[in-house]
Amino acid sequence: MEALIDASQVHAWYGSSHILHGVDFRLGRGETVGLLGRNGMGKSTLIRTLLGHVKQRDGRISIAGRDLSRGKPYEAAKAGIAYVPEGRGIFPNLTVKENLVMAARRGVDGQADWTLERVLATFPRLTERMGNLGWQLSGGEQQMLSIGRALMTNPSAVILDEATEGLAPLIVAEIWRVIGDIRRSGLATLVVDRNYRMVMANSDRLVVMEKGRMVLEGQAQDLAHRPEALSRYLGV
Ligand SMILES: Nc1ncnc2c1ncn2[C@@H]1O[C@H](COP(=O)(O)OP(=O)(O)OP(=O)(O)O)[C@@H](O)[C@H]1O
Repeated sequence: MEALIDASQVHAWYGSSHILHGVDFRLGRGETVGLLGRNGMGKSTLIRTLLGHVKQRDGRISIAGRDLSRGKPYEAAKAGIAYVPEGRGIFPNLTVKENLVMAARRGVDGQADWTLERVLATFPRLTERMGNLGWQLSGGEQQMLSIGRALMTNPSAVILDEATEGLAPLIVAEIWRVIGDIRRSGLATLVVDRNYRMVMANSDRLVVMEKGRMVLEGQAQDLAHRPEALSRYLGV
């Protein structure tokens, strides 16, 4: 089956620092992939490179069948990839409703499954905060709004980079519940999170990075039975 994201031999640099060293990465349609690795191993850089945010790069990147090796972030978005970056990305001076409505569009194939109603049903907390401005929300609510905005674009895939970082346990549980809902809805998902157990429980496949290279890859179920492999790279 054609992959949504198909990348091979990806290199990336920040100035003279060579960060990614020939990474191969694939995200299938409807597949959930967990991207693991200790701090600073290149997970965010890989995501940002695949989506065209890191300009100093090399290798082949194809998204939904289009060659975006030299693509720009808006082209990745247009190809159906919604990105929820670390540290969110909402409009602080717009209300919750405005933030959601302005993100709304049809998907690449004209799909409009994620309506305002459905997003609000997914995040009951946002319904209660509809008239509040972005900056008035708690960190957890801002994260939910950020994910809600991604869903409003009716994407083919959602990329979540540390979506639960720094949030209270109850909110973290709520976000994992939503990640599960997104997965069951058939959207492809790429998840980066420090909690490898939750990543493992909510992914089809795991890939592990170390120092800018892919060092381990396998079905989540299989790797769950090989804790020594994960502990070697994650230090857990
Ligand atoms: N804008 C930048 N300029 C220069 N170096 C950077 C920049 N962003 C990241 N780096 C470096 O690139 C390497 C990979 O960082 P990256 O953020 O991709 O790692 P990560 O696996 O996502 O880890 P974390 O969970 O800490 O974000 C690190 O050595 C980091 O210091």
